Amino acid sequence: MKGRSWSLVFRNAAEGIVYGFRTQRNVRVHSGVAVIMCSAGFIFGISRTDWMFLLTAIFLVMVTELMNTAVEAAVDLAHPHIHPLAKAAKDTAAGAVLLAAVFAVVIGCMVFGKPVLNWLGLL
Ligand SMILES: Nc1ncnc2c1ncn2[C@@H]1O[C@H](COP(=O)(O)OP(=O)(O)OP(=O)(O)O)[C@@H](O)[C@H]1O
Repeated sequence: MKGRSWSLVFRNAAEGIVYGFRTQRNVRVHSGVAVIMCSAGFIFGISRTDWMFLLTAIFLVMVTELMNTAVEAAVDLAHPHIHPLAKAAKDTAAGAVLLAAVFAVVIGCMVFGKPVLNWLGLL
């Protein structure tokens, strides 16, 4: 639709985020993990560079989760029956989420590994 106002553009985008949060358990789980990671970042006083990597990882996971939700909805609408291409689309979107999650775990270990070991008195 052409000529939408900026406020409507933002409202539609916000509705998309709320839809993902409301309907997808993984979006809620990843949001919870993101809150915990950010809290840990404040508690351990991580560096500016570490924040950049941490926030990149968090946003990458959330963005791929929402894209995955969009692909699932579009595929179910376009072809609700079993089809190899429907499977390929959903599996590929899920693969993108998996890659982002692996990246986030690696970043989490690199950012918090040392501070946590220090806190546990193991360093
Ligand atoms: N129309 C279809 N044709 C073939 N395979 C499908 C189809 N729909 C789903 N699948 C297979 O089932 C898997 C799960 O699809 P589903 O739509 O249930 O996603 P989901 O389990 O809700 O995913 P998420 O947990 O991310 O919400 C897909 O990754 C795909 O392998």
